[in-house]
Amino acid sequence: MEQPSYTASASMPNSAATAPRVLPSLPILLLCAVFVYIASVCVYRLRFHPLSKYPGPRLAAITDLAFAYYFLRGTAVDWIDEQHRRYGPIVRLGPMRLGYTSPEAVKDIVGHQTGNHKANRRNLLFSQPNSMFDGHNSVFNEENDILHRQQRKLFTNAFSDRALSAQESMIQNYVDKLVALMRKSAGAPRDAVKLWNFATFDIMADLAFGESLGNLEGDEYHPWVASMFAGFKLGVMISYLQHWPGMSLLLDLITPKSAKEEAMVHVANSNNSLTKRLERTDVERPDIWGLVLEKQKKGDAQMSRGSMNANSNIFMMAGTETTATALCGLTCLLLKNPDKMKKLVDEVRAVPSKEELNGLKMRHLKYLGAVIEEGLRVYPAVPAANLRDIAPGGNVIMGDHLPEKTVVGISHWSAFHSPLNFHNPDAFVPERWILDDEEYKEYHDFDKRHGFKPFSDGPRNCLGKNLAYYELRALLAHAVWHFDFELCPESENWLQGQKTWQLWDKPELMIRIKERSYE
Ligand code: HEM
Repeated sequence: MEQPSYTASASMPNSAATAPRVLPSLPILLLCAVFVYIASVCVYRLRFHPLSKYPGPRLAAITDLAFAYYFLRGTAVDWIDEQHRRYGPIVRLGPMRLGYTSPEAVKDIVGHQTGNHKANRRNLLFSQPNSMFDGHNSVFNEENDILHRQQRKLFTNAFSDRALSAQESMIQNYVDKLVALMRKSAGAPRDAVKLWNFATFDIMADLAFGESLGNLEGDEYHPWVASMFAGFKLGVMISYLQHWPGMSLLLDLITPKSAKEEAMVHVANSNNSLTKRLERTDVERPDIWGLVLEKQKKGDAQMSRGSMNANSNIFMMAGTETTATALCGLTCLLLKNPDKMKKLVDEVRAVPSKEELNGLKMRHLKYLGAVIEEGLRVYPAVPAANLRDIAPGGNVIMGDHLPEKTVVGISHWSAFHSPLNFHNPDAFVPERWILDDEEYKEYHDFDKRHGFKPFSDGPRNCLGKNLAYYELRALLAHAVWHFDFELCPESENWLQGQKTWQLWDKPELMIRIKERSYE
């Protein structure tokens, strides 16, 4: 039998002989090109990238989507902690991002410029866009080092210990209002998150604008505060997502109108309160804006009204919720550790009268100070990292030269809970901060206290650190001087499983307040 011929020329018509069908179509070619591109980016990031020598999850080395996924779910702090436990004190958390927990990294990452070590820039991944303030920056999101320094200089007096002493009676007024509200609430379960927030928001509004928000007196959130809480989580997510290519437009389309309005309520409220404050000439107390205006008059750098608005806005966020969060953590930790609570109560109640429990006295209460440090360690009010972009030209971090624009940071939660940094890191042991307590020598010898910076460090550290410590001491000491507290059963596990969107997303913390017993 004759065999069929398979040669094109012998058996196929001419058109088939050219066989155009075997050539891939354009979409397939494009797909292949995309695949080759992605594959080479992956290989480059995993093998040849300057950060490829650092350990970490492979997916994170390839794409920032890994972090984005956990961030949007509110579990980024846990995810980062897991990576540090698995890979050690330096972990690659993104193609251009490294996370650290070593105390030695603090100065290199957030410290001042020294010799040939440059100061790194604040990373603005989670900052509000300055378009909300017509392009003006606050001290928080001012990237330019010189302009940032000028703004900080204008605020130094306002946040100094001297200015705080002059505010003591104003702050005491709110401490008394808190005590009155606690007394009124005695017996019934109360949400401590609200109580502490009422106090810190009232104090900050008075410090910044010379007016109370009336949270403590009204026993409810002022609508301004309520709108801040309503918009915070979404605001942080939007701030982060807007850095992704093409996302700004999409976010603008999908963000509910009500959320945009909430954000603008906060902006409008702080602008209006500032206008009212600036129009007043009768303010005798040296409040924040009074001291800034005074400095401006002396010829120190000037601050635009737009930047004043942006700063007022940031004070009402950074200077309120953080301190209240620290107080919530302290409340829960003390109630779960009755032996530590007893030591605190004994120390504070040894002060014979509430009048004597003043700023100076509280500074010298050793156990109170130790409790606050330990609370900030076990439940840091800012649990995430304060990110920095490596300075132009690159910079050396822990002996290694990193390329510019590498994003670096120290996750407070991971650094403060690392067994490499603290002995028995998850336990609440205020005595670790009392160095003459011989019983805890093991802690004193082991703990790497120099790396503990809950307010960060360097030129962009927390501007309100003194104020925060003052408020923490005054509110906590007066509360325990007056009352006994009990944790309600539903809040037994309050510290567990909390989500974070840069700050903690705190559930209610239910406590019972009782007049103190005078045994
Ligand atoms: C327990 C309470 C507080 C904690 C734990 C805390 C912590 C922090 C941290 C970690 C930073 C970031 C620093 C960095 O990026 O390196 C910061 C910045 C800042 N905080 Fe606080 N803070 C607290 C209370 C306050 C208060 C009461 C104010 C008062 C207004 C305040 C105002 C600010 C400002 C303005 C910045 C930006 C400073 C700058 O960029 O120059 N904070 N804070």
